[in-house]
Amino acid sequence: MEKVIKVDQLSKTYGNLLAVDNISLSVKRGTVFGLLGANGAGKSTTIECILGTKQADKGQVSILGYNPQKDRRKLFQKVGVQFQECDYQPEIKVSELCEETACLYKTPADWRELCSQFGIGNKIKNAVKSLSGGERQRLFIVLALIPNPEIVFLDELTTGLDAKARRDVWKILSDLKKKGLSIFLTSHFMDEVEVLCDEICILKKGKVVFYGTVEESKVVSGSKKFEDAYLILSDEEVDRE
Ligand SMILES: Nc1ncnc2c1ncn2[C@@H]1O[C@H](COP(=O)(O)OP(=O)(O)OP(=O)(O)O)[C@@H](O)[C@H]1O
Repeated sequence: MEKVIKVDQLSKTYGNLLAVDNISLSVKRGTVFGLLGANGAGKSTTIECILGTKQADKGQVSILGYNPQKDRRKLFQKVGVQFQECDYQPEIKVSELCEETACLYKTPADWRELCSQFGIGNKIKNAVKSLSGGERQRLFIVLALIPNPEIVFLDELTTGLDAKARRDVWKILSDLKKKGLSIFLTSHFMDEVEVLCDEICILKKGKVVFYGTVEESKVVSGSKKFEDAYLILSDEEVDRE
C-alpha cells in the first residue's frame, strides 16, 4: 500500500531538551495513524516537524512524495490541519471563516454540509467567538476538511467534545477514511484510538516505545484492555507511582 507520510530518524531539541528523539514512522494511504503519549511526550512537536512548521534538527520527512518545507504550496492544497486555535477577526461569523477558508482551495468541500455533519449547521450565522469550546473544536475539524484533503492532521481530535459529538466525529472520520482519506491524529482517549486507528505509535520522552496495531499492543503488554496496554507501554503507571 502506498505510503503517504514517511518520517525517517526525526529529532528535535529545545535547548537541552531532546523533545523528539530519532523517530521513524510511515502512514499508508486510506488508514488512520495515531500518535500517542503522555503530556509532553513530543506529539505536537513531531506533528509540527512533519508539517515543516517547525525545523527539525535531523531527519527526513516526505508527505505525498513532497518535502513539506520546500513544497509547502503544493502540499497546502492536499493536506488539512486541525488547529487548536487559529487567528480570526474578532467578530467573524462561522460562515465567513468557512467561506474565506474555502476560497483558498481549488476544489473545496461543501462547508455547509460539513458544518451540518459536525452538528454546527445551526451556528453558521453566529460569531466564532460566541461558540462553545466543543463547537469551536468541531469548527476547527471542519476547517481542516474544507480543502478536501488527501491527508488530515488532527491534534487532540476530540478534546472538549461531549460523548455524542465524539461518536459523531468518529463516524464521519470512518466514512471519510473509506473514501480514501489518510488521517494522522493524536488523542488522549484510548476508546477513540481503539475505534479509529489502524496503526499506533506510542512516544515516551520523545522516543518511540511501541509501534504497531492496537491488537499487537495488547499482546506485547499482556493486557486484555487497550487502555491497560497503553499505560504499561507508555510507562505512565510507573511514572505516577
Ligand atoms: N517552544 C518550546 N520551547 C521549549 N520547550 C518546548 C517547546 N515546545 C514544546 N516544548 C517541550 O517539549 C516537550 C514536548 O512537547 P510537545 O508539546 O511536543 O508534547 P505533547 O506530547 O504534544 O504534549 P501534550 O499531550 O501535553 O500536548 C515538552 O517537554 C515541552 O515542554
